[in-house]
Amino acid sequence: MPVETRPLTFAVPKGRILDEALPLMAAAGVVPEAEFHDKNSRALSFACVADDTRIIRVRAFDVATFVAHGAAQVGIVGSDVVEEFAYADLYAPVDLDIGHCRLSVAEPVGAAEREGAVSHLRVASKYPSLTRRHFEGKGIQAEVVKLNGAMELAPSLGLASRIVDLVSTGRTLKDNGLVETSVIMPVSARLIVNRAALKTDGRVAELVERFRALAASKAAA
Ligand SMILES: Nc1ncnc2c1ncn2[C@@H]1O[C@H](COP(=O)(O)OP(=O)(O)OP(=O)(O)O)[C@@H](O)[C@H]1O
Ligand SMILES: O=P(O)(O)OC[C@H]1O[C@H](OP(=O)(O)OP(=O)(O)O)[C@H](O)[C@@H]1O
Repeated sequence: MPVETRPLTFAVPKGRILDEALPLMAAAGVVPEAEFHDKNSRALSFACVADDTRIIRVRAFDVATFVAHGAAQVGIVGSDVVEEFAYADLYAPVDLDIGHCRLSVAEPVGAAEREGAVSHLRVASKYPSLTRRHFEGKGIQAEVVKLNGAMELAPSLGLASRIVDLVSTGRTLKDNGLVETSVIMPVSARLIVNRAALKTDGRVAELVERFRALAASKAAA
């Protein structure tokens, strides 16, 4: 079957990026059917109003995995996820200027002063690769304890002495007695595409152009 007779699959994360992504997707012509907004529905794949596109709603890290493997051709995900995986088959051509936050290192107040110079640290994070790379650059070997959430608990419970996590307002760190000590990278949401699909399916290139134009007009406003 020629690629353009198959539905185009667009992957979106199910959590906080979604509210900001949906208006942009609508402006680009990607509008899910009403079932998408039905809180009682357990469906994970949704038809779109106008065309042969379907939307799948998955966890943020899985958006990158679906697109990198070509199971979805297009997606929206944070640059934190794009950088953590560094999939060769995944291309992130458009910064959507939504989902802004930063990936940072944090520690209990006064930890670095108490410890002095160290060559090894135990760090709790959802981002093992970015964490190791960051500390390697400082000549420190990071032993990463992989957690999927609530990283902020790790230092007080002795699981790790540092955390690497997303920070937006800084409230979560503050409320858990932690201070941000360095920013690893600023984060925003990206349109991502599968490289092979971009070459073989004209609908993917068309969507990239639409999102690119939307981002440019937002930047010019
Ligand atoms: N304050 C913030 N905290 C966490 N993520 C944020 C924040 N602000 C923006 N983001 C972005 O939102 C993404 C998480 O997206 P979202 O919450 O939609 O995913 P999810 O599928 O619910 O995640 P999870 O797999 O953790 O359940 C992050 O990867 C990041 O790019
Ligand atoms: O700086 P703040 O504005 O406080 O935001 C940062 C918090 O938000 C994220 O967690 P989220 O709420 O997405 O829950 P999670 O633990 O499931 O990732 C992140 O992991 C931090 O815990």
